[in-house]
Parts: sequence; C-alpha cells; structure tokens
Amino acid sequence: MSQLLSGLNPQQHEAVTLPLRQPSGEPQSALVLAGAGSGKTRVLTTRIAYLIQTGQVSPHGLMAVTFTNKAAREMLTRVSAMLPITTRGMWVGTFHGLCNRLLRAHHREAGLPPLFQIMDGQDQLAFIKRLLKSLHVDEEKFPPRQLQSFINGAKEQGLRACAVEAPDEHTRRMAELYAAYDEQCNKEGVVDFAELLLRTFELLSRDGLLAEHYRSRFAHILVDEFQDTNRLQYLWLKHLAGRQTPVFAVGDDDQSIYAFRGASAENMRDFERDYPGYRLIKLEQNYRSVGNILAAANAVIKHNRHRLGKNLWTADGEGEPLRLYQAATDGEEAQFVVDEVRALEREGVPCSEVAVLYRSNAQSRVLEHALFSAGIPYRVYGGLRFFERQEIKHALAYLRLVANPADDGALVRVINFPARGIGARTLEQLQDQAAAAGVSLWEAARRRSEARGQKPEGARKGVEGFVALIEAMRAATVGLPLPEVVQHVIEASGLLAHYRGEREGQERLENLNELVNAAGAFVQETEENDLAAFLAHAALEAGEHQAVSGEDALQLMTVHSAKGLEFHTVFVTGLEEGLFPHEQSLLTPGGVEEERRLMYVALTRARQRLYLSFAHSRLLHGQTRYNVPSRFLQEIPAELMKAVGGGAGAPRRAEPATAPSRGPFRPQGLFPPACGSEWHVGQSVLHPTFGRGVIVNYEGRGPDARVQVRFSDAGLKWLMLEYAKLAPA
Ligand SMILES: Nc1ncnc2c1ncn2[C@@H]1O[C@H](COP(=O)(O)OP(=O)(O)OP(=O)(O)O)[C@@H](O)[C@H]1O
Ligand SMILES: [Mg+2]
Repeated sequence: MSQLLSGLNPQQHEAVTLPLRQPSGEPQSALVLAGAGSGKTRVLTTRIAYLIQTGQVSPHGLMAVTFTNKAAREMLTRVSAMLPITTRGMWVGTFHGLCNRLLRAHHREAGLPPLFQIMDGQDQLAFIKRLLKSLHVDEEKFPPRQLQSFINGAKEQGLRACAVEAPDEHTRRMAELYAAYDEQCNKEGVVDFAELLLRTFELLSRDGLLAEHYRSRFAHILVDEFQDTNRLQYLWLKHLAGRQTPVFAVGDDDQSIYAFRGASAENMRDFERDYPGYRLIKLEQNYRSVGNILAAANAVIKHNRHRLGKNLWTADGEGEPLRLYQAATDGEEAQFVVDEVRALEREGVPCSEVAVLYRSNAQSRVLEHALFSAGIPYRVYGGLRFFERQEIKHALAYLRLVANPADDGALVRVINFPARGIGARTLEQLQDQAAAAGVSLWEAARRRSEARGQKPEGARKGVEGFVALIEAMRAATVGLPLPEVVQHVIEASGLLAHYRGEREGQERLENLNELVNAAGAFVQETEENDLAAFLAHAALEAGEHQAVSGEDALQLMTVHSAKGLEFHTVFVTGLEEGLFPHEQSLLTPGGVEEERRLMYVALTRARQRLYLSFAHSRLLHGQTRYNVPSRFLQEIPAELMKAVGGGAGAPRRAEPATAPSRGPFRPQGLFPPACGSEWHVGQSVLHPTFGRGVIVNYEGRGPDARVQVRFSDAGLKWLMLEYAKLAPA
C-alpha cells in the first residue's frame, strides 16, 4: 500500500485516503477542486485502487464516471497495474455508457424492448427529418437541427415534452413535435443519447426498489471532470447516491467548457448543499507543465471574472519560452507544423507525444493535407470517426435490422443500398402504409411483399427481395459468434460486393474488415457475445474512436476532445479572432469567457513545449477570411513568448511580444484597431435606450467608427460610437 501512496503530496494523500464515513457515521463526500495538471485524475484512480486494496469497497461495489470511454479504459488499465485484480465488469464509464448498462439490465422496467438501439447525432437528425416529413411539417418553419437541439436541450434539463414551458405558439408547436418524436422513438425501439440519461433517471425515480438496490450496491461514487456535468447528470448522480453513498467529485471550474450543453458550475455550488459535511480539498501543485506554460495559462484565465480562484505552482523550472508563429496563410501554418514535427522527431520526441489542437473540426483538413503529403503518420480524434463512416453506418444498419426489424431508421438507410430498384416513391408508399396501419416500416414491407400481384412487378420484387434478405440474415446468424455475425451480414447484404466494384472502395473494404475486428475485440474485452450490446458500443464510441493501427502517430484533435490529456509538445493553431474565440461565442453572454476556459484547457495540455500560431488569411467553408490575431495571445505576458519562423509572406509588423499583456484591444502594431482603445468585440455595453448588449462587430475609425451591438432586448444595431452614449457594462 505504501507503494500506492508514495509520491503523493499531502493534499493528494488526504484525498486518496479520506474515510468513507464521517466520525458521526454520516457518509463522507468530497469535492477536489483544483487546476489543470494538479493530479485530480491521478488521485481519483489511486483512490479506487486504495479503497479496493484496503477492503473498504469491492471492485464491483463502486461506480466511477469519466468523460470519455478512452478515459475509462485508461483508468481501468491503471487500476489493474496497481492491483492484482481483474477490472472486467467494473462500473467505470461515461454517463452514457453506465446508463446504457443499467437500461439493458432493466429494459422491461424502463419500457424499452430488449434490443433497443441507440441513435447518435446523425441518426437522430435523419430520424427528425423523417418524422417532419411524415407529419407534413414545413422544414423551413421548423428546421430539423433546431428541433434536434430543442429536444436535446429539454431532455438535458430533465424535461419531457409535457413539462416544457411554451410562452409562444412556435415553442408550443416545437413541444408537440418533441412529443411526437418521443412517441415515434418508442414505436421503433430507439433512444437518443440524452434519452439514455433521462430514461435511467426516470426509472430510478419511479422504481424505489431498484434505486435502493443500486444505492446499496455502490458503496462509493466517483466523478472526474465534475465541472462539465449537466443538470440532469447531476440529479442522476444525486439520486443514485441517495443519503448513504458518499460521492467523490474532482473538477476545475476554469475548465468548464460545455456550458452550451447545459453543464453548469452551479452543480459545484449545489454540491455543498446536497452533501453536508463534505470535505473540500484543493490541490495547488502542478506536475504537468513547465513554469512558462503554467504562467501563460494562469495569465490568460485571470481575465475571467467569477472564478472560484486557485493558485497553481510548479516545482519544475521555467522551461523554454512559448513559440509564437505568424503565418500568411493556413497552408503556411500547416507547413510550419510539418517542419517542426520533423525537427521534434530528430530531437527524439515521438509523434504520439505531440498534439495539434484546433478550435473547429473544419480546420483539420488543411493540416491533414500537409501531413499526408509529408508522409507524417497522424491520427484524428473527433473528425469523421470510424463508426460514423458511410460504409460502417450501412453495415451497422443491416445489423440493427437483424437485431430489431422495427428500427425504421436502419431500414430507410439500407432498403435500397446497395441498389435493388426500390425508389423514393416506393419508400414513400411504404411510409404512408405504415402510418395508416400504425406499424413499423418493416411490417409494412412484409405485408406488401406478401400481397403478390397488386403492385408493379419491379417494385414488389425489390421490396420482396429485401424482406427475404433480412429474414434470411436473421435465420443464418442465430447463435453465431459476434464477429461471424458481422462478417455474414456485410457479405450477405451485398455491401462487400458493392464496394469491391467501387473505384475508391479499397479503404471502405478495409474499414468493413475492421468492423469484424472491432466485434472480435469487443467480445474479448467484455466477454459478451450480444449483438445489441455491440451496437450500443458502436453508437457510444462513435464520438471517439478512429481506426488506425497502433503506430506512432501525431495526434490531431479539437481542444474539446483534448480535455484531460497531456502531451510533451502541443501546437495550438488558428489563434484568430472569430475562430478562437469562435465568432458565435461573441454573440452569447458569457461566450468569450467560455472560450477563454477552452484556451486554458488548450495551453495546459503541454508538458514541455508549446507552440501558438495564427494565419492572416484562411480558407474556411469555401471562403477566404482575413483575420486578426486572437485576443488570447495578447493576454499572455510578452516575456513568456518568442516569435519563431517567420512565414514567407507574413508581414512582419510589431512583435506580438511587445503587445500589452492586459486590457482590451489596443490600436497598435500587429493587433489592428478594433474599435478604438476603449471598445472591443465581445465587450458588454449599456445603452441609454436599448439597454444591455454585446459588441459583435465594428468598422471605421475615429469620428467614423461604428459598432454593431447585439442588444438583449432590442436586437442587432449599428451605432456611431461618437454619438451612441455607450457605457461599458
Ligand atoms: N504526486 C505526483 N507526483 C508526480 N507526478 C504527479 C503527481 N500527481 C500527478 N502527477 C502527474 O501529473 C500529471 C497530471 O496529472 P492528472 O492528469 O491527474 O491531472 P489533472 O488534475 O487530472 O489534470 P486535468 O485538469 O488536465 O484533467 C500526470 O502526468 C500525473 O501522473
Ligand atoms: Mg484529469
């Protein structure tokens, strides 16, 4: 045991060994509140091992919630490295993963079919479009994406359609569509991500015995990245813990980056109220980054207000200065990354220890192109992910039909893929018939294929052939090992033959093969041979996994997906106004502060070396944009950075290193005038007539300067600065 605890600092030691009960016998909960790299995740993992080793909990008597499946796997690997136990079957996973497990075990009580399917975001959008069409709702008036976020937003707050407040006609109609959506989901036996949580929450609230069962089963609940739990997740945890189970949560308010998804620092405050006698533990030593990196991160985050406030220090040296690179174009920026990665390789830093971060997925294309041309192996997280690829989605749709023919979404996807002569019209007819008879599309197709002679020969054959195909697949795969089921389905469906005949089909064939491997790995890892479980796994992993063999590869990802990770070297690219901070954030109250936390996350991923770069022009979404450097660059003290490289066409104006380290945009040098020294984009302002608003744009200078302000009540307005009587708010 001393080995487990050795090397921990006193606060970490306290957190790891905190008893499960207070002296009074009440449960002892704890909140570890600490900055990036202070060892929160390490403490949480070590605590799991410690409690098991000292016999205070059994491996199956605790639940740990992580933010990604990858983090869950890492945690289990680390625990099994510390203890001679098998970690299989332990309740360690993401909120979604754990809810899925609960719902599979209690599907009947939850009102779900045994083989219910999970829809990812794309499936859900397609589902909504289908629904709107069948209800003859105008997509212009009710855009599918808007309805999707309306539904997810409501679910994340724990609200069913009947509980949604509808102050106006439009919202009332949205709520109706939400109700219709839920009804159709139930009919088809599919659930979306948010539903996993809400359904579990409702189940536990309704079924007292079941809730009691889990409360007595889990002697302890641990949560990593607590700052990003949303309201429903928080309530879920609280419900599961009941009065007797202590909760151990670790988090960092400065890294809360999902506010837009309903996560809230409010949960941190409620913790205090909900867990009386809880222990607050602060960790202040950073073990990850050298001094300069830490100082830069601290300086940036200092610009946020309403922080709980933490001091981070490191025993490490200062390290080298941060490297700042200004490129003329995004292509030049990508080339810079290529050159530096090569140099790093020569220095002996393996590619897998280097991460290239960007704010939006769309930015990866140029980087990927440059890396590919240079022959540098790379791996993209969060791009087009393995389980989201077209060929994989098709194969999964066939598998879903084998598991549950009532899955309309799956049927629509593959009824005519590969092509078998079933046109849009036939599908529409099927949809009408299904709606009229109140049955699934599958059932409608089956009836139709039985009704020989009534339909044009070709179409009937097509539908008939499809029905026969799926039935044959179902019969042929009964009792087969999972990988063989997958193999059979991709062959019998005609997908293999189809992609073999495609010019660019090679990669798709490899991916389909990889799906068979993934099924094999799944069986090995989980000892389950259950198709429904595998499909759930595929849906839940869709956000993370990228099928690349285990070679040493450069890591490309968005800042969001880098949360919790660390690398020897990090490139933070695209540091431009409008990109990072993202332009949308400028329109939302608190948006820039959230972007700043995101910047803090980005900076604190690096251990030794940090590159910051921006491009004066960038081609994005088919448009060339001319950019000014991100305000966040200005917030880093000049003495911590040095300019490097000097892109071929980059205008070398004032050194950013001499830019002021604090305050709003200054009209000087590299940072062009925003809208006069007092004003900057993103600033909150007060207008005598229009009230409160945020500056979102500007043009002109001096007496001609105008600003565009988005007012909370009065909407978007252009104002002449000289006359507008604006005051900072
Ligand atoms: N007491 C310690 N001695 C040596 N190294 C430590 C110690 N505590 C943590 N570390 C190391 O510091 C690094 C950061 O730890 P960890 O990832 O747990 O931090 P964190 O607080 O979870 O960070 P984040 O907020 O980014 O998730 C890891 O490499 C970890 O192994
Ligand atoms: Mg962590």
